[in-house]
Amino acid sequence: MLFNPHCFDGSKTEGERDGELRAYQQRQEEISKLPVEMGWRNFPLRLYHGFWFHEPHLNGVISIRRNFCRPAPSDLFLVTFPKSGTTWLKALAFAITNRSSGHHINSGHRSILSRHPQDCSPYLEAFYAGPQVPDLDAMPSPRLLGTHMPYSLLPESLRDEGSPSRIIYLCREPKDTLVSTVHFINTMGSEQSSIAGAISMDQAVELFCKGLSPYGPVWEHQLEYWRESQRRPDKLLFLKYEDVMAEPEANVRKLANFIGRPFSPEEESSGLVAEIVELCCFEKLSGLEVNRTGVRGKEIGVTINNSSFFRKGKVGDWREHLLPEMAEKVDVITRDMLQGTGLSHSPEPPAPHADQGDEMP
Ligand SMILES: Nc1ncnc2c1ncn2[C@@H]1O[C@H](COP(=O)(O)OS(=O)(=O)O)[C@@H](OP(=O)(O)O)[C@H]1O
Repeated sequence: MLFNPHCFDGSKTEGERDGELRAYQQRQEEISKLPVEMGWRNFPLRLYHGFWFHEPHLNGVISIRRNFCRPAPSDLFLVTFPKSGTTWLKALAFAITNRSSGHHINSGHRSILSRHPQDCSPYLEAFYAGPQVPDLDAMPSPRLLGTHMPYSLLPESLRDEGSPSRIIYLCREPKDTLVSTVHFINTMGSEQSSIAGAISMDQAVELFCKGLSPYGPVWEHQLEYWRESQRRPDKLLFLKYEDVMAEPEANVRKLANFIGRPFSPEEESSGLVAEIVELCCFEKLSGLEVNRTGVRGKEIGVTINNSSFFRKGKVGDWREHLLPEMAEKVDVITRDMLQGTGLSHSPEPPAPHADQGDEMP
């Protein structure tokens, strides 16, 4: 793993490693007995405590629940439903936490220019997907830990009232998430002969609406974090992709305050907030060599181009891909599921941000 090879530095005894291997095999067996559905492109999805998972991710989820026990006060969990802006959130959180106390963009920030945002914070499920349990104590503080796990499946030590760690959840409008997932999954390579060619938008809408997508159903996922953010706003910050896009500076300040690293008057007057927004914006990140080349995904048995994490980065792109009846189908469920919860997704994309110009459909 790029960001911290020491997490797997082999300091365990042979006995400990054997024990981890046995536990891994038991998890595999457990997973093989769970309800299964052929999901997107025939990647099998397993039902675990009300949510659907790809098998390697699920092994990671179960391992995290059993093996992650020591959240630290400085830990920041960066949580999303897949294809909701994880890459962006990782870049922003990294840039905010790695600034030194000077007023300008410094080398801490600049390292985002030479590493993929996905390497700024481990994707925990992939990190825990194999037999070897990583040693997260080897990571420098503050640890930025990325996950797509539903709130109810997070380790108890993290959900506990007394947990010292903080969680940031980035939520995205379901139709944009759906469209983003279709494109992403269709670019994935797999050596499994059973994996089918591209999934059509039609099939994807059917599956998504039944909750049958990785980590789905999306509505329950969002609601679990929404409710917890209402209950414990000091511990869980709930952001929306569309709001960050519309008001990036205000949301970067919100993030910095929540993280406990508010911008000083000097940093404010030097324009640092705008610099961080600029550094992490879609146009900047998607153009970097490190994000345009290379692949990842080996630990979960697939090939994913680093560039696949950057497609359009727009609000309302679903309009280009969903027929009105497909959009309506998702909207009806969204309205039903969110009714009376206080959480909503605006039916129309918010007014474009000045520098998005007329690109919004
Ligand atoms: N910097 C920045 N700003 C705004 N939007 C961005 C940014 N980086 C990535 N993206 C868009 O986020 C979508 C990918 O989602 P994730 O990063 O959550 O993917 S993953 O779940 O981690 O695989 C995917 O959305 P779509 O373009 O709609 O497919 C990316 O383009």
